[in-house]
Amino acid sequence: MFELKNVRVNGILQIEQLKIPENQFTCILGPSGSGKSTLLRLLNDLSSPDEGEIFFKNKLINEIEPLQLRRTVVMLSQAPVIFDGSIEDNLQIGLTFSEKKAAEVPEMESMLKLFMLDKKLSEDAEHLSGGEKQRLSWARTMLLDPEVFLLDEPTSALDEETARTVLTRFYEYSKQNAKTVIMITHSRELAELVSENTIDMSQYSIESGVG
Ligand SMILES: Nc1ncnc2c1ncn2[C@@H]1O[C@H](COP(=O)(O)OP(=O)(O)OP(=O)(O)O)[C@@H](O)[C@H]1O
Repeated sequence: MFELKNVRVNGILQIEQLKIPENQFTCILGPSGSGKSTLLRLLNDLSSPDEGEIFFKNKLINEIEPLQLRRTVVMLSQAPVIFDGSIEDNLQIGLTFSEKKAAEVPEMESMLKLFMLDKKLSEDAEHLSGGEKQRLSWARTMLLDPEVFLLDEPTSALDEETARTVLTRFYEYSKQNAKTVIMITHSRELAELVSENTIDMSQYSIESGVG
């Protein structure tokens, strides 16, 4: 689904060739600072390489209309993004931005259940804990129903048990709906739980200052 050829991000990444398959759950592992988030940002054109080519479905990524690309390839950033308003407002806002039909109440409620959020839709999102905000942001991306999920450490603020449960449920959803998922994680254990394809960043990382 994605192919990178001779990609270089100065001082950070050097990737001769990398293919990321469609409809699979790919995990990106590697030490802090090895360029995991940088790679993820290349995949929805949030940043561009200094050299090389990136293809999405055999098309050069920088020739795809950015809005179109980012509706198909959705990024969940490391820090949760929470807007002023209720939990419901926070779930609907992604759909509003994407000019999609609003979600029905039962759909939103089942999303809260899937993400183990024992909250009412009317509650103020600002009062949620860090881990709850992380799950709410994740639920918002799920309502967008993209083809590809780019997840940057989506379980970093969750305890081990919650992380395992939520990730297993998300994995099942991704299989049932033929989604492509590319997830950064520091946890080998979580990667083993869901990964069908693993990218080890240490082979692509340039030592700081060398590039
Ligand atoms: N816009 C930027 N300009 C310059 N350097 C950057 C930029 N973004 C990231 N870097 C540097 O590139 C390196 C890789 O950063 P990146 O965030 O991709 O690593 P990471 O593997 O995701 O790290 P972590 O696991 O700590 O989140 C780091 O040394 C970082 O300081």
